Amino acid sequence: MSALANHAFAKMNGIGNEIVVLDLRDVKHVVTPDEARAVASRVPYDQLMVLQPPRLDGTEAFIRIYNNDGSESGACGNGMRCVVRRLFEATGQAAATFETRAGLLNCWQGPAPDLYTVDMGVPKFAWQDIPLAEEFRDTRYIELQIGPIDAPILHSPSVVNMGNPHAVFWVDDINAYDLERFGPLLENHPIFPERANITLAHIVDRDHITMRTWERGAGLTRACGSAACATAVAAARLKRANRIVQMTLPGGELTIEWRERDDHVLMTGTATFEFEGRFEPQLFASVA
Ligand SMILES: N[C@H](CCC[C@H](N)C(=O)O)C(=O)O
Repeated sequence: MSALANHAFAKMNGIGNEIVVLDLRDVKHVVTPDEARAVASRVPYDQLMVLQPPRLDGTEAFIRIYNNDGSESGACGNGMRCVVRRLFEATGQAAATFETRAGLLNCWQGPAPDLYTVDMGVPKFAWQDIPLAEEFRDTRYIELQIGPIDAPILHSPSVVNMGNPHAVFWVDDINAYDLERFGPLLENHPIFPERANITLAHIVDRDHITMRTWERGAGLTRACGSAACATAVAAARLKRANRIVQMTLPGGELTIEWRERDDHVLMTGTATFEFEGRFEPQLFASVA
């Protein structure tokens, strides 16, 4: 029987990014892609955040992050705020450190009781680190376009690795494009050997950016925290925005600071608890 049978989970969201938090610190089990997809069929989510027993002193847990197609990601900013809220409410802590595939993440209570801040680490810009399939010296804009060659619909994205790969297309109107149609084409474009999260962003002014994202492995979401970080950083690199910006996503607001002193990206926003449940054993009857 699957270790997930009868196990408790929490359904949460991070400004509309649908998150399931599964605390497996009591069980030695690594969720398989099949199990992750079975969970998505029971509780639809964008990301499944699994807490595994800590591997390093001083950390609360090793976090594995699954997209609803069963693939794994190195980062999920909105999901981290959900994990953090759950931990802080259970223990009364106001700060914690977690380990993910992308490294250590420090998290703390934000400037108001309902706000949580995640230190998403240092962004990477080298083409090999995004990763891209071919060399680009300057990743502030790369040569990539869709649509007719002489009248491209979307072109010249900025690319950033925030623990996961992101491409950001700068547009005047983020709602003027059929992201559901272009998203999968760009996510799976051969230039991105590990696929990519695809964002449309509009710089309103130096302190404010609006955006929406087609997520690798999850599709259209109401919010993607790591994409908000990637977008804020990319806009600052282009000298088109300040290092502290307000981000408006379809599901809500995030504040992103690309900290001057060490280039760490701090993401602050809310996290919402919805309900708790337990997985029926038959959910995993036919999965590997
Ligand atoms: N929603 C997440 C990001 C998920 C990224 C995932 N789709 C991938 O990189 O495969 C966030 O708030 O950062």
